[in-house]
Amino acid sequence: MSTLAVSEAPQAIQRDLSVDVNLSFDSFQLSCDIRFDLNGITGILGHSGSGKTSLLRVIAGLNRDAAGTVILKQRTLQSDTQFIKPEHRKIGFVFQDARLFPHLSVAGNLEYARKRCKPNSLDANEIIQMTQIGALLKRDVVKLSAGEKQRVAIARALLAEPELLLMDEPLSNLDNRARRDMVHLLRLIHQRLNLPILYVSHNIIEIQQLADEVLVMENGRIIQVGHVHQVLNNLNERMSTEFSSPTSLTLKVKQHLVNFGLTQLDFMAPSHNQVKLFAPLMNQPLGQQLRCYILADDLSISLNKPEASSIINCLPGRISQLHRLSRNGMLIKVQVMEHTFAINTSRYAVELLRLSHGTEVFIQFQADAIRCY
Ligand SMILES: Nc1ncnc2c1ncn2[C@@H]1O[C@H](COP(=O)(O)OP(=O)(O)OP(=O)(O)O)[C@@H](O)[C@H]1O
Repeated sequence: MSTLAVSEAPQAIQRDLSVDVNLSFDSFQLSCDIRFDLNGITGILGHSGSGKTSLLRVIAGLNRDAAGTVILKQRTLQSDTQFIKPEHRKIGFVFQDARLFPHLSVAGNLEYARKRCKPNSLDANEIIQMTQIGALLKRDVVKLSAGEKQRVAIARALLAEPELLLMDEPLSNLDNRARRDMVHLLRLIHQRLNLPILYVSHNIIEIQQLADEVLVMENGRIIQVGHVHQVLNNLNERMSTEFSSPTSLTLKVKQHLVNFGLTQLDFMAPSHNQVKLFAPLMNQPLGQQLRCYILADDLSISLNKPEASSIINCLPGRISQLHRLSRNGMLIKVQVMEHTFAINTSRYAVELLRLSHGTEVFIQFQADAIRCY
């Protein structure tokens, strides 16, 4: 007999963040209704003008005109009858430009955040050390580099001890190296502080490297939500064109072939141990899981198994989708077990090899096509 009495019917599941809002501008309507758990870093991807910033601003309480409900960890921040001001929402916001107080030093900017959060439970020195701004404390913020300003902005946001951190294109003013460093920093922040982050970016690789879950926005609506691999590997045609979608994978370090300068990686599922993938030698411990990506231009397709090829990685699969990207360019999706690989090729090659939905193929790529930060 079931132990669940009728009166014990399951309650509506409470999620960490519920957003059911509408916001209208002259020629734009934001309309989002979403509930999800804030377990990690949630990426928000979408074309320019799709409403990403507007969504963050509504969650932060920066758009008083927005109608609807926002609930964070069972605290109602906004409803038909109440509106909690941004400064009382326990939500941090890091913008594309650092927006530091120009008349205050770095230490003064941090102190400002500290004063607004009493009592403090975070150790300020730990935040300063983690964001590597100890040497900057006395500096004038207007004379800092873009990367330094962003690290101070992040430290300032953390010192206010938010329950949720919103980041809107925080790395877009940085060069590639500073961007990579910041991706490592954001991972560290997330691991050490267990702080949920909503992260907006145009840069699909940043999202791929950081986010666990991804929301995709189009025309003011959320059109896709899911695990990063699932969402990025299944972006719709329009998104694939704009973001030249990479294949997104989690791979595990199997062994280092030091003499050959290679590291062997495995797909995560144990049943796939027979598939060997090789990447350039990396300084990672055995068993480490890596968030990897492969650019669609770095893969090629063959109908027969290339027996004598210098291209080291070869996987059998089946074509699941073909999209015309441009006059002469095609994007092909190949299913390899449960993984979807995206390959850019030419319309000429598709016709020459008579590729179509269901064709069995081999995909090939060099070791250095497997990338991670
Ligand atoms: N205060 C405003 N008044 C009028 N229209 C606005 C306002 N703020 C945003 N919009 C419009 O709302 C739409 C969505 O803007 P939003 O900044 O949210 O998009 P986005 O996806 O963040 O874009 P981007 O990636 O370019 O930053 C745009 O068409 C924008 O012009």
